[in-house]
Amino acid sequence: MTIWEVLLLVVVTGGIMPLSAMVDALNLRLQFTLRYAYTYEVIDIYASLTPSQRRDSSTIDEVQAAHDSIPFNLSWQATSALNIIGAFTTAVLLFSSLANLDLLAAVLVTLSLLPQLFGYSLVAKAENFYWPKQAASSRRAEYLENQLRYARSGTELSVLNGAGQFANWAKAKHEIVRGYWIKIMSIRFTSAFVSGLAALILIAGALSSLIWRSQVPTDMLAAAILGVVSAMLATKSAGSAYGELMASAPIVMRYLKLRNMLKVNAESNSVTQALEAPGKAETLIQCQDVDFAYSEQDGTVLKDLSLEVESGKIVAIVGANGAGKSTAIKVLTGQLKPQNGNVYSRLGVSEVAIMPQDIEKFELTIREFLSLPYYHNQLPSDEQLWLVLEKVDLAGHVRGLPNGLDTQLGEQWDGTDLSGGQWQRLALARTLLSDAKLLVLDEPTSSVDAESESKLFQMLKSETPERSVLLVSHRAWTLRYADKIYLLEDGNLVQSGAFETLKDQEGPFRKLFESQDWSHK
Ligand SMILES: Nc1ncnc2c1ncn2[C@@H]1O[C@H](COP(=O)(O)OP(=O)(O)OP(=O)(O)O)[C@@H](O)[C@H]1O
Repeated sequence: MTIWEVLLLVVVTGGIMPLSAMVDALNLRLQFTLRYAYTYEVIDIYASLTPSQRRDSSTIDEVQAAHDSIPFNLSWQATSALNIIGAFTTAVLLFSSLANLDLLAAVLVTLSLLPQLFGYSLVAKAENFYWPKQAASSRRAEYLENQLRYARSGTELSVLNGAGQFANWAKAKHEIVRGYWIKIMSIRFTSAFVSGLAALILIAGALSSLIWRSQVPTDMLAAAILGVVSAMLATKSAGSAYGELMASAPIVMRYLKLRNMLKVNAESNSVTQALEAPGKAETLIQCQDVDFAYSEQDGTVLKDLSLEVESGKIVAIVGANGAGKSTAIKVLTGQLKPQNGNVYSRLGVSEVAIMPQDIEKFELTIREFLSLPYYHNQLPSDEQLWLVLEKVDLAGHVRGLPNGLDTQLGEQWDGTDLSGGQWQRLALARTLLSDAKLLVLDEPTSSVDAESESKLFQMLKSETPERSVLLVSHRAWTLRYADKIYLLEDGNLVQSGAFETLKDQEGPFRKLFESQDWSHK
């Protein structure tokens, strides 16, 4: 041997270990790259869901299944494919060198690959069967855990003495998910045992053939056994890589299908349909003969309902708890599709600004909270922000905060908190900030004190006639500002008209508000 040959041998033998460690590191890097790419895509999927898709638990379960499979299946795809290529190359090389010594042994060693491939196919099938099943429990566990994790809900749970119970429920849901994993692992174990046994018999056959049939000399036999052992290792990694690929391929297909399905649904399921209203030119939105039920078993919530919002007017929907006011607003603004009847709108999505009944207290800075709908557009200026804060009578308070508009909300972020009424006013300011023609306000002042409420209603009145307002209110005296009032009772429209008329009429309107002070402020 020359010095160069020895050197080459040293590099090849000594280099294999660091080389394989380097390949592992690159594999891991590839997995992480894919993992984050998929994670960002799932975040975008969550962001693009329409309100009706969010209400459909099977759609949300599918997204959760995709989310859960990212660290396991989705990001393994590329490395599994690479492993298969590597393992097959090794297997082919070993087959050709073993075939020189004993063809039968080479064939048997190669055949020993098959039981593993078959076993992993079964495992893949099982994984694909159980993955979507665990998604509903995993989503529930995540919800329960998040309630414990977030400061606001976590504090409420501690005060209620309910945190321990939430922890138990979360663990119970995780146990269900773990149960699915155990099933998958048992199938993996059984498959590995059976296919391993079959492979062992074939390898034993290959060794016997080498020893007794081909009578390979002892020095060659040692090399041949080494070859067989290497072949086994190669076929093993080919089998598992193939299994991973088999397991992840249908999940990836499912994931792609979900992505396309959501895209199609989002297009066909547009929240507001800009249809031409058939009625008067001044009608902005209108529903005619609408029946609505949340589901077949829930029963009809809105019955043969017809109402309209005219341009430049304040329209109020009133009624007892559960009468269907919020539902009517959601149907009118295209958030819910009625089973019967028609909804018409002259307004595009950006021309309607909605403030829901239960506003979410997003813990952002005040500027971020107010600017939330405008990030894809031009962000509002400081001047615009202060103007809406003035309108809702919150400017004074915000000026007193340490960082003004950039004050962080939420104590868990070392920020500050607001009172219930202040949060509501901040959300109202966000709605006013838009240049929408129609403001839809579901009980916008339910947490606001009487004096502030009075100012807010005067402010809303001054927004008309440039803008129109559709609102739900429970306070009798605020209805003085309404140009038209619709009274719902158990989903039926039972009375409508101007405040003064309804107030002086014997009927459900008077009855609903008889205990309240009509003339406040
Ligand atoms: N997502 C839902 N699924 C099934 N039923 C619902 C759903 N949301 C509301 N409901 C039911 O529909 C009916 C009308 O509810 P809605 O929220 O429209 O009433 P509301 O008049 O706004 O009441 P409140 O004054 O208490 O806000 C109620 O009986 C309620 O239980």
